[in-house]
Amino acid sequence: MRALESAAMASGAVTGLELMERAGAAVAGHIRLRWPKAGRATVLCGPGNNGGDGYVVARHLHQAGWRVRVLGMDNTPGPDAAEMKRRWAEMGEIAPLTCGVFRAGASCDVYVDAIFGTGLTRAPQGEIAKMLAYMGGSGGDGHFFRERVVAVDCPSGLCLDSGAFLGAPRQPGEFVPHARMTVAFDSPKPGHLLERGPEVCGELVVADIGLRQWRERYENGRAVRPARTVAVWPAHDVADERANRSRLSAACLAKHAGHKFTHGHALIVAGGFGHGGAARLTARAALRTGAGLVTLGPPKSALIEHAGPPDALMRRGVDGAEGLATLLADSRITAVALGPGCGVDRAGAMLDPLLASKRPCVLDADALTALAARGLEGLHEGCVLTPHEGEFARLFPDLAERLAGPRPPRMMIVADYGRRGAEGTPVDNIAAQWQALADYHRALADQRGPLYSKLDAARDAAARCGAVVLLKGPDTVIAAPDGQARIHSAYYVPWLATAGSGDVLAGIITGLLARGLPPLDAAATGAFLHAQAARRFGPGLIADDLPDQLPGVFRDLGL
Ligand SMILES: NC(=O)C1=CN([C@@H]2O[C@H](COP(=O)(O)OP(=O)(O)OC[C@H]3O[C@@H](n4cnc5c(N)ncnc54)[C@H](O)[C@@H]3O)[C@@H](O)[C@H]2O)[C@@H](O)CC1
Ligand SMILES: [K+]
Repeated sequence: MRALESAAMASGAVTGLELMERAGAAVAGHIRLRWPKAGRATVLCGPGNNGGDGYVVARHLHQAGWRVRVLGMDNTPGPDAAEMKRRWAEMGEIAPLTCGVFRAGASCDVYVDAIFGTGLTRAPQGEIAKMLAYMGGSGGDGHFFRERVVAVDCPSGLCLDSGAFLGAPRQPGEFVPHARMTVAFDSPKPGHLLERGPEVCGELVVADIGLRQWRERYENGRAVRPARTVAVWPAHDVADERANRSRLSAACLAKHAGHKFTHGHALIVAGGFGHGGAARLTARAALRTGAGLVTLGPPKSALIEHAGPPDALMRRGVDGAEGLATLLADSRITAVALGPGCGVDRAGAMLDPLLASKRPCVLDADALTALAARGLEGLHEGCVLTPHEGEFARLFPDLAERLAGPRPPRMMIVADYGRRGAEGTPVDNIAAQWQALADYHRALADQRGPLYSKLDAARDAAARCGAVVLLKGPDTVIAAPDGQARIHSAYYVPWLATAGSGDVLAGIITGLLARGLPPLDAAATGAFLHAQAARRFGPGLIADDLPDQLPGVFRDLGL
């Protein structure tokens, strides 16, 4: 974002002050759309340009007939924010930005949070921390504020690189501000979509502040860009989503004329008796994704278990590593899924021949558990690993640890009996436990931004193992070894979190790999199709429903 703004300003086409005016005007405009009758607003302005936007919002609302109260920092902000502050000061007062002053004011229809935006570098402290906690409900008014807070760029304290709050545990629980609406500028940032972002931002509005042409140049690689870029996909902006869709259908999904082998042959390695369901879900999804042929490969002894529908599915017994090596000698098999319903031992035995064949493949479930025990050697750029959080922690324990941040100590204290020591609880132990708790709180308070994010973790994992890593969750991150990454937010499809849903995702990606999509595109497109299928079905979804939604999803995409 900074690179875009700098490029736009350097071109002479726009000044920083104009961008700030557009940003503040956009926020005021969205407030007036949702609260058409002029009311009462409190605007909280922080020390930087986010605060500068706040002064613009205050001015616009005032001009529209609102009664506006502004609380601001007693600092000298950068030149643009200073100018906006000066313009507001000609219209109204600026009260000190403290919790006491905030609480003493009359209740308002809207509270504009313009304290911190993308420039947050450390955990909020003192009065500002108190005020943010109060807006987050520490005074018992959480619901009141959730209905009325409009956040400029983000609820303050949210790290826009990670979606976590600086100074708070990574899991929900602390009092942090939740907005009814967040107005972001130009593009959603990773923190709007990762971790707690979707939960605390409320309705996310992405306002156009006239940077589009610089963004497009940046995306197309013609302008200066950092080595590692991220695409947020699907974009929130409708026009972008349309562009994404046409890119999807044109580049990826449209089937061209040809015979069945033109569209690839996917092999789904299945497990022994009693484990059939998962692999069949994977196989069905690969078929529905348009792979020309799909073969299910259980051990010969378990073939009978897979005799049911779909009849389009082929079955072939695959016994042990040798069986797989023999089968993969057929170059018409263009992609393999290993893991769903396979069993850890069988998956472990299959890893060597599969990786040696250099075939594009999806490694999921039991294959990931086996991989964690075996080590990452032999993975290559054609592999897509699809771990959930737990599997990721087994594969990359140090990255998962870093991502989790400071962890609260396990506390065993029941009472310290006036420090005499309960039976079996030496006083030393109690003191050590309190010390551990104090250290934990200090570690949180000392956090510096940007925090290590899910995006960082997925990229580091991909670079380390040399394969594409798709880290699952409501905020799925997909990263390639070269640092390219994509975020797919399915926060609004909670019913996707159901047993077997991951097996279907593995099948969709395998189907796309079989059809020849590059691994990063296959994984990202797979995550998109998977969520669209769930969205199309709606609540009550079970994993079995997902593959059969795919034809409708393709039709919706205009294929
Ligand atoms: N750069 C631009 O051209 C534009 C920026 N815009 C706004 O500017 C924002 C970014 O502005 P800034 O980079 O000034 O950053 P912010 O306004 O987010 O805040 C940064 C300021 O707060 C201080 N700070 C950071 N953490 C703190 C903490 N824990 N306690 C106390 N002070 C802390 C920093 O030292 C800095 O002075 C965006 O979020 C957006 O709202 C918009 O006006 C659009 C145009
Ligand atoms: K803010």
